[in-house]
Amino acid sequence: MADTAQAQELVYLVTGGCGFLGEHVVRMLLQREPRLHELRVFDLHLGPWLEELQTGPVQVTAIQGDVTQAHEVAAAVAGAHVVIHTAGLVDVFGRASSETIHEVNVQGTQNVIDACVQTGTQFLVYTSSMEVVGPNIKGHPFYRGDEDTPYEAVHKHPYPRSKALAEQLVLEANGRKVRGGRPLVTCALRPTGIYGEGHQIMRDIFYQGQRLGGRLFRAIPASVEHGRVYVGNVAWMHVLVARELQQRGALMGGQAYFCYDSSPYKSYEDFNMEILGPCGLRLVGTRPLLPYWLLMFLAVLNALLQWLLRPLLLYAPLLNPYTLAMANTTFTVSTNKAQRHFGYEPLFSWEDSRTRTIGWVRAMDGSAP
Ligand SMILES: NC(=O)C1=CN([C@@H]2O[C@H](COP(=O)(O)OP(=O)(O)OC[C@H]3O[C@@H](n4cnc5c(N)ncnc54)[C@H](O)[C@@H]3O)[C@@H](O)[C@H]2O)C=CC1
Ligand SMILES: C[C@@H](CO)CCC[C@@H](C)[C@H]1CC[C@H]2[C@@H]3[C@H](O)CC4=CC(=O)CC[C@]4(C)[C@H]3CC[C@]12C
Repeated sequence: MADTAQAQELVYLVTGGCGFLGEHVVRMLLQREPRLHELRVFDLHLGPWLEELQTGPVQVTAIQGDVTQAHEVAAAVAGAHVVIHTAGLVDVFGRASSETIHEVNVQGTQNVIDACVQTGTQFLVYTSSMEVVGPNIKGHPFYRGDEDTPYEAVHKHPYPRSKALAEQLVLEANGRKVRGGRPLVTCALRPTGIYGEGHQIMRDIFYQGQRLGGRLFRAIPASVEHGRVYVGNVAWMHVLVARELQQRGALMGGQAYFCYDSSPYKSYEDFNMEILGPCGLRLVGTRPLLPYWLLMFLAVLNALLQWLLRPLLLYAPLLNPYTLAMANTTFTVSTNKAQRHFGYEPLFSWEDSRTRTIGWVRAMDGSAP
């Protein structure tokens, strides 16, 4: 818990604070932000685990609310010094309509910005995504790139399009005068694929492997590198950015930073096996078992089935044309911008990150739905 010797005066708001990343940000703030007086956790669905946080020195205020409702956002933001906006609709599987994704990710973010301006909150950290850059639908590799690497970003899918628009809104809002006359200071963090305790897709793939008798079948060439970053390090980066933005606004305001750590560069499937291998799963094949054209055919079939079945049920498998293209395109980051601008070093080594995630997966063993 926070070091109570320092003055506890700050009020933070975390939107989406009960999500996969949001929960880690909330817990990290309580451990590593000694100046915290009140932590507001805003989410559409509040988690029962919030109850156990009420006993510490920091006042934890749970707020059930919707970022698409401007008045609910303004009420939550009023009086906060810092807003960390992680709430979002993460959907690349066709579960939600493109209108809903836009409403939550873009209009929701605009509501957060407006609330900061109206109520006088000066610091805003936005959880963006690597997807605001790529991979693009043309399959161009982004190999160990940084924030300045030129890349043709083409956003056809509603999720990356919404994240790119929202990031632009946040960065362009930097410098706007908030109530009281001070300038708004904003920045955006762009995680690559996050993994760690609570990661829903890792959970789904683990259960899928168990159902298949402890096997997964290789679908992606091992040579395609996919950027991954541990959730604890992404949370730590949010805490550090929020703190340093208050001191180094001139340098950091209006900037975007990739989230990175020492997780190895591997294909999506080979990376998952670093975790799932020690949990009893095996990846069959050194090359994809099916040719790409056949996988794409299956992916298109899935998309068609989704459309046909929509009036009856929600069919949203992992494989669709977009996820196949994502998994098949190299996208890895190599940068030290966060280290240069605000002294970021990963809090968790790759070994720690892996061990923690393996421990979480092993604890799920035997509880498959
Ligand atoms: N999971 C990943 O690999 C990556 C995620 N991100 C971003 O990180 C953020 C968090 O993502 P995750 O934790 O993975 O997703 P998540 O789905 O676990 O968490 C999102 C949270 O936002 C809340 N939320 C959704 N709609 C809301 C609304 N209308 N009003 C209030 N709260 C709402 C959800 O209830 C949930 O608790 C998102 O902005 C996402 O775009 C970025 C890069 C990678
Ligand atoms: C074809 C399958 C055979 O095993 C593998 C399908 C894997 C996909 C479900 C994932 C591959 C890449 C992932 C995305 C990527 O990590 C970047 C992301 C960033 C975000 O902001 C949100 C999550 C995601 C879109 C992530 C989603 C899952 C994949 C598409």
